[in-house]
Amino acid sequence: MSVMAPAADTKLTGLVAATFTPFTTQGELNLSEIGRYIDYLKEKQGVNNIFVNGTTGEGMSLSVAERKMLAEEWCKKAKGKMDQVIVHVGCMSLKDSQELAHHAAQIGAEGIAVIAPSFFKPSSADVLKKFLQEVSSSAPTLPFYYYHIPAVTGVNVLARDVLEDIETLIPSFRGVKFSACDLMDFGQCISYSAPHWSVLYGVDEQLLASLAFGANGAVGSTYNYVGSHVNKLITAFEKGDLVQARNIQFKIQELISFAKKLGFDVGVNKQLMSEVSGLRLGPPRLPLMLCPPANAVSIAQKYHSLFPEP
Ligand SMILES: CC(=O)N[C@@H]([C@@H](O)[C@H](O)[C@H](O)CO)[C@@H](O)CC(=O)C(=O)O
Repeated sequence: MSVMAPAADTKLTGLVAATFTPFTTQGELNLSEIGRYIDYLKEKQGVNNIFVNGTTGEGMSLSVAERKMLAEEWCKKAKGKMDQVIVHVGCMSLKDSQELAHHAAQIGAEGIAVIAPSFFKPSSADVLKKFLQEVSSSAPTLPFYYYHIPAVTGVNVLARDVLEDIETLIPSFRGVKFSACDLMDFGQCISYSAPHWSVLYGVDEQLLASLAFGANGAVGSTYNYVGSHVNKLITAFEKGDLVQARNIQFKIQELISFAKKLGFDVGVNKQLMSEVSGLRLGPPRLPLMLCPPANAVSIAQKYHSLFPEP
């Protein structure tokens, strides 16, 4: 495979959909749905950036070979349609992460993101930074993002501590995807960040609070199906119309709190996306499960009542 020229290093802003991974009903990758998926995000949701193989994409449940096939297909189909494709390359094994980082550079991704390894956990922010540095060394020119999601990894270091002097270790460092509720840590990331970094928020149900702190954008699962509404939320916030911004945010909170009572997780979220978009995303991979059909119908009905078609 020929090595592509490094992607243009443009600051990542606005909405980024954390994509679901399409599977066939037999649980194999369904790459044929990716083109339609990109068109759906762009045309129906007004979302122009994607984050692939992350939590929502069940990245940690995929083999390295599958992650490469997916990253390649997302980049290929996004060309000329999406502004940026960020490939999550974090793994338990440093070697696997390095292989995926190198591969992302070869296929023309605009950036890579890395989660903290969570079986053997880094004992401090400095150890975690060393791990991130080793991954980035396999794709040294590719914009690099730290993916902070402590509730999932159990790695409870402050993101702000990870950012300390990070560019001296990782010259390609361009920001953090902050998927946590600690808004003090988030604010400190913003106040420490360099102008060319992107500090992106990842708890969709409280995006508005992060905008007040100065978030440069947001990465999340719900932007797959409420992206067009959240674009309006961001515009309202920018115009100072907090009443309108809250109105949209509260509807998203209502949807998620309703779904959580029925057992909302990545598998159920994927079911909701299939229902809303008409895309054939298939089942999640074990250990995730589909929820009972009646619950899926209730969640979809709730979605349609909160966000009726115009
Ligand atoms: C734990 C989790 O899955 N968090 C989601 C959120 O978008 C989340 O689904 C949403 O806020 C609803 O709770 C994202 O932060 C994850 C994400 O961006 C990813 O898929 O990498």
